[in-house]
Amino acid sequence: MTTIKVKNEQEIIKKLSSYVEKISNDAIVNRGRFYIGLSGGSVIKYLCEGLPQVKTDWSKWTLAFCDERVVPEDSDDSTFGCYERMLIPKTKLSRNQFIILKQGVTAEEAAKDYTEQLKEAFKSDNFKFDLLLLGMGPDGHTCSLFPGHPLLDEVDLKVAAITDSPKPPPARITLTYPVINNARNCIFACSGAGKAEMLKRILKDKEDLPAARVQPKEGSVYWLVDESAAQNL
Ligand SMILES: O=C1O[C@H](COP(=O)(O)O)[C@@H](O)[C@H](O)[C@H]1O
Repeated sequence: MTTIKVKNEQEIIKKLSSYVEKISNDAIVNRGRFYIGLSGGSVIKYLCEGLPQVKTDWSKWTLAFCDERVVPEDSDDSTFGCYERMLIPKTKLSRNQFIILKQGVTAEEAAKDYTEQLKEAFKSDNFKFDLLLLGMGPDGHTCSLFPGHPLLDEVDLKVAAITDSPKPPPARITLTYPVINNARNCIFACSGAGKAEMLKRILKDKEDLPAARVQPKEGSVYWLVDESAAQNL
């Protein structure tokens, strides 16, 4: 686990983009394709501002979601909807490179369908992402894995439904730890004082919270934090 401290949110955006550039280009050179998992929340802004500057072969990217909300794509709560409006027009990415939640079905059906879409994208049921870009909520959640929730112990499903998310909206799908901890790289990006207390509990006090369970078996975890978020470390 590596912690990288930078000055402010703008520096987070720059650093995050340089990691994405390096990891994407390595994946493309070594394996011909780059598989990335995107998160919602604050990470959306970092990526929509930073990724358009990345030098990469966009045609080799496959983009999935670490979690997604079960809402219509034109809802402000749809993570894909945000990237569709704010990232796609600024890059050479196209909609068909994103693995998108099936619309008009229950969370359970959407999670099953998402699993099938991932199988097709990876041409295998070993979902090995080159990079997962993760956020950490002020309660320590990551993806849609919340403190004390039974999904923290899910070992069979690779993509699970949740219908009682404590953070609205309640219905979501999420990658589970067997997939998260199979990734080659995971990067958390956290900025602002609102994340300071939880960062201390996770990185200094080593409390067993959902974001702390991101420990890829053979991969790397980076915590990219700004000075305000790191004030208690
Ligand atoms: O609801 C969600 O929250 C987390 C954390 O969001 P943040 O705004 O506190 O960074 C996010 O990573 C996840 O994708 C999202 O669905």
